[in-house]
Amino acid sequence: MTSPGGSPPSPFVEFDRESWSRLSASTPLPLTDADVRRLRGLGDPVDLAEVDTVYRPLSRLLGLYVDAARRLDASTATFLGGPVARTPYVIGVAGSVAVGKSTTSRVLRELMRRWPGTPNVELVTTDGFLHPNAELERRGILDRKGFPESYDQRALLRFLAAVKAGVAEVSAPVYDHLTYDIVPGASVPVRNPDVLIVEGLNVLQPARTTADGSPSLAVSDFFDFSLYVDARTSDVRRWYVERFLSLRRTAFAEPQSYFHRYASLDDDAAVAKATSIWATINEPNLVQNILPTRGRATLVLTKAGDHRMHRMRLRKV
Ligand SMILES: Nc1ncnc2c1ncn2[C@@H]1O[C@H](COP(=O)(O)OP(=O)(O)O)[C@@H](O)[C@H]1O
Ligand SMILES: CC(C)(COP(=O)(O)O)[C@@H](O)C(=O)NCCC(=O)O
Repeated sequence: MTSPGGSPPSPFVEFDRESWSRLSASTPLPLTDADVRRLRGLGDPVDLAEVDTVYRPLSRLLGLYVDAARRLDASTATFLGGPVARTPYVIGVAGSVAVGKSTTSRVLRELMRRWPGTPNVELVTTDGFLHPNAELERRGILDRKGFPESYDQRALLRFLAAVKAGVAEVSAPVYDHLTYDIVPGASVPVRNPDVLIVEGLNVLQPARTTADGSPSLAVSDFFDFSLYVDARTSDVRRWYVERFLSLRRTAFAEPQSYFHRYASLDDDAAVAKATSIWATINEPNLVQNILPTRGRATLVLTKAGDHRMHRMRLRKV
């Protein structure tokens, strides 16, 4: 079927920055400039104006979705004649390495925490579910960190199934960007929050097939809402390289940093190294695995070259 203009009908309704911003003009903004500075990721210039224009309507929209889900739970419980099952509302946040998923997730968490009733909002990143470096090496895929096969998908699915079952405390393993590896024995507890944000490159991957060829579950089967943070590949490459240059002076300078050997590189050599890691790992992963999942998100937020969101596409159903 095509629309009168000739292009296929889109399942998304699209907004530019101004029309999106007008959606929640009357909702007060509960964050201060200092709060936003604290939530900012390295290289992400998000400020109070951006939170006001983009995140305030988003928080309001998510509030409507969460309320509607709670009402549906209550009606279903009445229908089934049992108690209302209260399980976390799960929001997935997907997008490339260095696109700013962490900042988006942290800002959202802070806004949602300030909703009426001060809900408990937790955030988990999927890097904790990467196989440890030793296992990636054993499989010969250390240079494919972040690709779907580098994750312990079964563990991630088990974790989400337990969260969605309403288990009182579920724990997630922990990844350390400094040592570039899983922290042995470490875990973070997730105690049946009202909302759980699950952030990661591959959270919108379709289900994998099991050894006998049957499809398993997909991570997104446990999502109530999903967000894809989008930007031009050339912009994300630039952000990745700029972040690498800044990390050289901070994280890489730490002796225990996996990238410590890059701390002493001059600008040209550091740009060459970052560009090479981007071109051999992160861009192929973006093009082959992450970008193709964009159309599965409930909401796609598109950034311009200065990190400001300028286009929002929301699923009609
Ligand atoms: N090599 C590194 N050393 C220290 N911190 C890092 C390194 N690489 C990424 N980070 C930090 O890890 C977080 C997640 O980064 P990433 O997975 O690229 O997602 P995004 O940029 O979309 O939030 C960011 O806060 C980033 O600054
Ligand atoms: C740890 C990551 C795979 C991100 O994982 P996520 O939390 O998105 O599951 C990524 O930041 C990473 O380290 N990629 C490997 C290539 C690189 O060093 O940039």
